[in-house]
Amino acid sequence: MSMREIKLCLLGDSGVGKSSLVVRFVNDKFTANLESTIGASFMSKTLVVNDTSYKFQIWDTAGQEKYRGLAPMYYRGAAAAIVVYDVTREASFQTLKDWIRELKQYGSDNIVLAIAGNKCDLEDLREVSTRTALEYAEENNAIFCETSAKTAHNVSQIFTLITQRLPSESLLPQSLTDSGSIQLQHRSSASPSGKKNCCKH
Ligand SMILES: Nc1nc2c(ncn2[C@@H]2O[C@H](COP(=O)(O)OP(=O)(O)OP(=O)(O)O)[C@@H](O)[C@H]2O)c(=O)[nH]1
Repeated sequence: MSMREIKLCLLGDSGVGKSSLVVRFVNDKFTANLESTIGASFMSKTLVVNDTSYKFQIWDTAGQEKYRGLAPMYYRGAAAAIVVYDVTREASFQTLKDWIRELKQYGSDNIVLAIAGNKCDLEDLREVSTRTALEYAEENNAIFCETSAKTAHNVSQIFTLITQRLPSESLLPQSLTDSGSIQLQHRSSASPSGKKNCCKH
């Protein structure tokens, strides 16, 4: 079995459930009332997909505005980013758009972008429609899943979809792929069929 190490970071507004998604993925647990993250936190988890072992090095960033300037340290050199919004909070979807714009401008050239519309268990409180978010994800060539850290809906699926989109360069040792500097090139906006990049909602 081959082994790949994947640096991944999570970004998004405070309270959207980034830490809860990581804890669900890594420990398969949910805690109502997690403390807000300070700075960032790190966890690692290995996922086996099609006879390849993917070791995710997960950087969970703090969503509060005061930590915003730290984010480049975590997304720089990342092979993938999951940008999270809360389906019950429209403002968090606007913040997500800011993060996607920033990642496209300053993230690695071939970074895999994934969008998670979290808290989809709270259907009665929904403010962001699936259709709006799916269209936005397709325009931006991003994977899209509605997730629930509470029920585990689509949580491991989003990581599996990411493994399927990784370019072959991510298989090289980090020292060869991470230039250590912020890259400014624009990414191709060519968008393959969005369907296979989406979780079932
Ligand atoms: N109902 C529901 N609540 C959730 C879900 N995910 C997270 N929460 C709750 O939302 C709150 C915020 O979750 P966190 O995981 O701390 O959010 P965060 O994005 O890491 O926040 P920061 O660390 O401040 O950036 C907590 O009270 C969680 O229990 C979910 O899928 N469903």
